[in-house]
Amino acid sequence: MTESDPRVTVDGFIGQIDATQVPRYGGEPTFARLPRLTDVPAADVAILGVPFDSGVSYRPGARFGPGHIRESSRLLRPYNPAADVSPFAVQQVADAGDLGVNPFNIDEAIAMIEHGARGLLEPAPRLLTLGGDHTIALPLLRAMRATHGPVAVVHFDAHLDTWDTYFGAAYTHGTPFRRAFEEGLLDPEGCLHVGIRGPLYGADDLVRDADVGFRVLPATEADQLGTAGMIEAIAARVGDRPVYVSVDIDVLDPAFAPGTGTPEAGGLTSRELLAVLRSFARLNLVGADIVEVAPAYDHAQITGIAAAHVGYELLSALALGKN
Ligand SMILES: N=C(N)NCCCC(=O)O
Ligand SMILES: [Zn+2]
Ligand SMILES: [Zn+2]
Repeated sequence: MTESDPRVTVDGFIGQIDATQVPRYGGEPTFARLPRLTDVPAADVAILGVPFDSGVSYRPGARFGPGHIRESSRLLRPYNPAADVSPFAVQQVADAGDLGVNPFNIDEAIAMIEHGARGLLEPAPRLLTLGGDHTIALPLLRAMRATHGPVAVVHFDAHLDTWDTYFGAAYTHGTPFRRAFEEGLLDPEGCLHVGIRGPLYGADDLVRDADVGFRVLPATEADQLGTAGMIEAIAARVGDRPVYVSVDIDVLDPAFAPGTGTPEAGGLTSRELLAVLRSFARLNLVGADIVEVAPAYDHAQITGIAAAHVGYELLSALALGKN
């Protein structure tokens, strides 16, 4: 399999290697077998891997997330019937590969991620980042702030991730959104968490979380609200603000995403999450990440496939939003 393999190319947008002509289980594992960023003249959206997991509080392994999500994305096809869009045929999407960041020095890693993301936003104005643990959302939000000003964050997670410190450490996967608030990266009128559940350290956690501007749509309300209710609540909160979407894969129930570092029972189904993301075509999306995929605890690519489809829906929403 070579660079000259036939690709699905529409209106000059260079898409996936054509799976009807080249077996999809071989060849380079870029996301969805899309071209590399270096192989296209320009891109609208870059997919960036950040293999970093030095900020975790429990099971390690999300540093292998980018490779696992890419490997699990080989089966994605060009047309998304649920959204009625071909996400690679109306915008140029390309894989920018992985950032090599310091696993031994979190401060340095964060600086490298911000630098890498900012550098990419010039050739590719929209970024879909594959983590990595949730620490990486902070430098990604710094990069967003530099381009768009403070952004509304729609944060899908079992966890608040607005805690202050762990073991005295300020930069961890449980603290990115508190740091982001303190740094003025967020539009606090437009932020919300979706899928929060499980035990907290104390009732105060929720008070302190509200203080940094987040509304909470807990997993325990998902059944009552239904998918349509969740979609409406999110749209009402973010309005027409620039929106950054951060998807911690542990927002899904461990039945749908076992391969993650801090699993909590009682989460969303993949079908619910994908439906909610599909509705984001009508939001002003400026970037997104998918974090906390830890393949060592995955089975049969269950979590990797869920993450790949999350990426596909986000790319579809970006494609539709472009018009
Ligand atoms: N961001 C994720 N996945 N988890 C945060 C968990 C924080 C804790 O150990 O309490
Ligand atoms: Zn989480
Ligand atoms: Zn998280």
